[in-house]
Amino acid sequence: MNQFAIITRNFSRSSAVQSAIKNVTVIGGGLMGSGIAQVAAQAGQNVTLVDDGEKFVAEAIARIKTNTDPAAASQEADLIVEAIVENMDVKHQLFKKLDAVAPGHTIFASNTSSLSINEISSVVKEDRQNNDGILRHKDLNSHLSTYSLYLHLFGGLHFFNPVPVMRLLEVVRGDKTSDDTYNTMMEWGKSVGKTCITCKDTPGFVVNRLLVPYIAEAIRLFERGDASARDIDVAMKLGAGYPMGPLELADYVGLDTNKFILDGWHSKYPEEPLFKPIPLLNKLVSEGKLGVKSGEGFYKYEKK
Ligand SMILES: CCCCCCC[C@H](O)CC(=O)SCCNC(=O)CCNC(=O)[C@H](O)C(C)(C)COP(=O)([O-])OP(=O)([O-])OC[C@H]1O[C@@H](n2cnc3c(N)ncnc32)[C@H](O)[C@@H]1OP(=O)([O-])[O-]
Ligand SMILES: NC(=O)c1ccc[n+]([C@@H]2O[C@H](COP(=O)([O-])OP(=O)(O)OC[C@H]3O[C@@H](n4cnc5c(N)ncnc54)[C@H](O)[C@@H]3O)[C@@H](O)[C@H]2O)c1
Repeated sequence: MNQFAIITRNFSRSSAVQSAIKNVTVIGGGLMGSGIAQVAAQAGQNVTLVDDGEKFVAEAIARIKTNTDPAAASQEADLIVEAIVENMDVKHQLFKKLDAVAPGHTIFASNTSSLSINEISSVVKEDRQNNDGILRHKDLNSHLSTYSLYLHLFGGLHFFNPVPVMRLLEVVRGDKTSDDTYNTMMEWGKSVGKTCITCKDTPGFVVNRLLVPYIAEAIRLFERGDASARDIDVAMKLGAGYPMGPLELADYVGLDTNKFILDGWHSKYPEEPLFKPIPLLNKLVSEGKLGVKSGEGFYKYEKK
């Protein structure tokens, strides 16, 4: 894999909260990963951004120094945040690889929108001591020679788009996430300026469990012809105080992403009516109408 790493230091701090995490590696330099790297760098942490392609956004490149040593990217990390493609097999391949090189104290987190943290983490090693016996805090910054990932050091850190603007961070506890890992993730989230909430590893955690069915219902309402797209969006902005209407938000997030999440949950929970496929959504995606990024979804957009 032609991995590419970016290393940055000496950013001004955006939050008064300090974290035990000093070195953060973000894997996946796309929409979310570049934003996560930005907020961590602004909090004064050393950030390494790793991607297997050339897709770093120009904004991130301008702010972050580059280096091409992916091994160093994980070997010095106190925290690794994975923000690569939303595909279980690809995430498993990545974590298996990291399992061989990451220091024993490194916390692993996934920014997944819709996949299970327990399932993603199933490829990493069980905690050998089956408790919190590893002196993780003592070991921080001490360049350990023990290399292994442990399940108790694994959790979810779910950011929201656009990362620099959205104030929430969902901290997801997997079945095996230790108290120590959870507390460090909460503290780190605060240090990068986010308000953290705690979630169990259930589909969509809190926000997406509510947001995905809400958007799906808005699409069904439009599909039935009950109201125009514009009126549905105006209704929710002015009647419920949302910054974007549901169809605007669906276009913003990407209709392919909307469909991907619904399809995944529908296949796992076929009896749940809220997750049932939506013919109009499937049609738009099959026509390449993916929302803002393709120039058309429920609305048309001028291509930049
Ligand atoms: C089926 C459902 C599927 C769900 C998919 C799940 C996805 C995922 O898991 C969860 C999510 O993220 S769910 C999605 C969750 N997300 C939502 O729900 C988003 C809902 N939408 C919003 O909150 C607002 O419309 C925006 C903040 C996007 C834009 O704000 P606005 O007032 O309409 O327009 P404005 O006046 O232009 O900008 C205001 C300020 O923001 C700044 N800025 C803007 N974009 C930026 C960027 N990319 N970067 C940096 N900064 C950016 C801008 O510079 C300005 O700063 P200033 O310092 O004040 O000048
Ligand atoms: N887009 C959103 O609104 C949003 C919000 C919250 C969470 N998420 C989640 O964040 C993750 C990333 O989403 P995104 O929107 O940033 O995607 P994206 O496509 O913009 O970025 C993913 C990046 O990962 C890189 N990549 C893929 N496989 C890799 C690998 N094995 N090693 C290194 N880099 C690799 C790609 O080259 C790409 O640059 C997904 O799990 C997604 O569900 C997305």
